[in-house]
Amino acid sequence: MKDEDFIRGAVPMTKREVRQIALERLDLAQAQVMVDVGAGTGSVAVEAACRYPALKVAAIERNAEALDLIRRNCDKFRLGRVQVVEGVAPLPLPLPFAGQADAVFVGGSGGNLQQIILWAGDLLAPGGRLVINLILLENLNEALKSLTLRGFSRPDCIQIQVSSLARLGNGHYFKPNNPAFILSCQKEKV
Ligand SMILES: C[S@@+](CC[C@H](N)C(=O)[O-])C[C@H]1O[C@@H](n2cnc3c(N)ncnc32)[C@H](O)[C@@H]1O
Repeated sequence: MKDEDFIRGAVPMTKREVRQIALERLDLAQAQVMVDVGAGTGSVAVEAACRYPALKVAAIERNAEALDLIRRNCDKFRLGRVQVVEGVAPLPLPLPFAGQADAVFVGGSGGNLQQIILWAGDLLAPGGRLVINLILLENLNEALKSLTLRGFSRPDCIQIQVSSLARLGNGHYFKPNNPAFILSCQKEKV
């Protein structure tokens, strides 16, 4: 989906190319349950639910404007399967999200990254995927340490920086987006 497909406000959104890679890493083709933490505009939750009609999604968000955007984007795409959860993660989730999630995406953590990673380990079923989108080096470092602590196997990380053609005066240039880290790993199968 294009970024312009989503209703947007002042809330930062995971951009199209990063979203595509994150969704590929979440490996949702056979998934039934996904949790989007720090869902922002809801772009990741909404695109996942649009691609996979059987997928149940919980979209957790703490910010009032973002919650409104998520709800409006869900209405736009007629997605009753996305459950919008208001609050600060980590927080208790009902079944089937607790302990049975196939995939957890973290797009925002607000200083709770370590706690969110430990909690994601409880949400995920064995073999479930955890994908974390990060901007700060310090957060990448903290995430790697927490993944080891929680026993996630073989974390993989890429750094992506996308620039897109844009007008500048009478010409064109490549307007850069922020570089992002996409960290992904799997909970051990038992
Ligand atoms: C970069 S934005 C997420 C972008 C989102 N993936 C999208 O495509 O729109 C980060 C979001 O995480 C939310 N957030 C940060 N920490 C949070 C927490 N601990 N619990 C819930 N939401 C959180 C922020 O309010 C913000 O809307």
